[in-house]
Amino acid sequence: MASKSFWSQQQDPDDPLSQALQPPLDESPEDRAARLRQQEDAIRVSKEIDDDIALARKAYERRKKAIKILLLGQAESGKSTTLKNFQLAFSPSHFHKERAAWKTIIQLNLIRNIKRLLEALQEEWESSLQTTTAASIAKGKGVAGRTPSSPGVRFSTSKLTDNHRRIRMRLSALLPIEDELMKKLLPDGGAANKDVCVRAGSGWKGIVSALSENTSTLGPVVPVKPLVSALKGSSNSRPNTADARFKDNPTAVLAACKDDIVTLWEDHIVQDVLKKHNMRLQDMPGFFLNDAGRIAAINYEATDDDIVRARVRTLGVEEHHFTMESGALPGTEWYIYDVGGSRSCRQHWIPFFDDVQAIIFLAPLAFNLTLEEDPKVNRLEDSITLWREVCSSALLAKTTLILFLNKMDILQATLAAGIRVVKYVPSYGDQPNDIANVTKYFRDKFRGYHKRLSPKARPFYWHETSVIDTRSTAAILVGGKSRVPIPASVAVRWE
Ligand SMILES: Nc1nc2c(ncn2[C@@H]2O[C@H](COP(=O)(O)OP(=O)(O)OP(=O)(O)O)[C@@H](O)[C@H]2O)c(=O)[nH]1
Ligand SMILES: [Mg+2]
Repeated sequence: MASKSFWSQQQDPDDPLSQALQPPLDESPEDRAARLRQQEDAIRVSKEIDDDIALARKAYERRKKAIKILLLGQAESGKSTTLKNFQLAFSPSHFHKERAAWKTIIQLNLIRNIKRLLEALQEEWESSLQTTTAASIAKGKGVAGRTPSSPGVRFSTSKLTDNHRRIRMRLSALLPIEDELMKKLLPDGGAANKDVCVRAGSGWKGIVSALSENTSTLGPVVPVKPLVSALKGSSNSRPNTADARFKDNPTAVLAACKDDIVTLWEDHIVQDVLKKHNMRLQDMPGFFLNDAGRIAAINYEATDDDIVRARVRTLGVEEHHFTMESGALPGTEWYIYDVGGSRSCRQHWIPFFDDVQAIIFLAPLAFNLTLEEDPKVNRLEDSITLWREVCSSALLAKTTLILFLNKMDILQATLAAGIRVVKYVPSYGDQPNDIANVTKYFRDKFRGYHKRLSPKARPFYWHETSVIDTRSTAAILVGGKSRVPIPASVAVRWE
């Protein structure tokens, strides 16, 4: 049966509301025109509201049918890296659309690496300062290659030379650029953090893409040569690259500094200083110094591998929505929730617990490391505590839990360096300190908690992996048989 519209219902002459809405008998033509206009506006607004409700209902239905996965784990466990692997494997066009944004992040990562390097040099100069005495002059001690002239003069005993000092001075031109970019990414402060940070929902990819596009359109006209000479010429004062032409343009300034960056990083005296200060920059998240010659080039484009390795600390919870282009279930809609893993972020996880089919829990077997936010807490112990909470949560009783024992490459390197598990985990005892035994030991611990603490029996899915390796991760994501209610089996092994 056709239903009457709201406005036609008002035409019933016996209805008191209709009577109240009737125009006055002496209505002037102007009043009538105004009344009709008001009616039209009201109909338009009502239609807009109906359309919005229909859209929201459609989005709700779509989301209900979509595959929803939550990535959990402590900070630096590899959640965002796993997300990038999902996008690369199943939604490459979405992944590639974000290339420009990632370029700026990788440049920022490189600048952070350089900042750490410069800090190490500064520490070396400061820790090797001595004051001359008449005796030291007699022995000819002083700055490398020079002899102090009179008692009471402070000098460095370090092997670092004046040339290192000059390079450091020139490279300090990169620091204001980093400050500017970080202010744009995180206006309420983030420069103090070790990593590049972004706040979920802040639209940071849009912000950095726009920056990257602006700077690449500037590409051909950016006066890199004058900038290089400006940098080379300034030996004692900080170069003026905070100049408006350059402050938003990491590409130009990095290109101008490229030779200095490569020279400094490859210098054996600098490497000795890093060793002496126990600084392994190569273990830092977002380490790109080995690729500085390529990344600091004026025509640099981020590769897939660079993007996967780039480090951005997640603050809050980011929802990523995409349609699977290839893989087991093409055309399906996916929602992946990527959370910040540091302790202060964990209270934001709970609202997402009742809406996801599967959780991928990332746990690097970092038995010898401590949390950045609380250096008293062992990372692996923290992961196990978190895993126990997730397993025992009543809200997650029906959720499939998939454990990724991640960063196996780092575990391999740690064991190869002779670091013994028993020193950090006494219960490991005198079992062999090799990858197979160590992995089995910890995997059994995770499995035991899963079995004992799950509110209802459920299968245990796990992978030993290095999600930084896109090929092997794609094999995990795409290759398996589906035995769980999520596509393409992100969980191929079970018990
Ligand atoms: N060597 C190695 N590095 C990895 C692996 N997985 C991730 N990483 C690196 O570890 C760092 C942290 O990874 P993310 O994916 O950003 O960690 P996250 O869990 O999202 O961290 P938060 O956002 O702080 O919670 C990045 O620099 C990654 O490149 C791995 O399997 N091996
Ligand atoms: Mg993250």
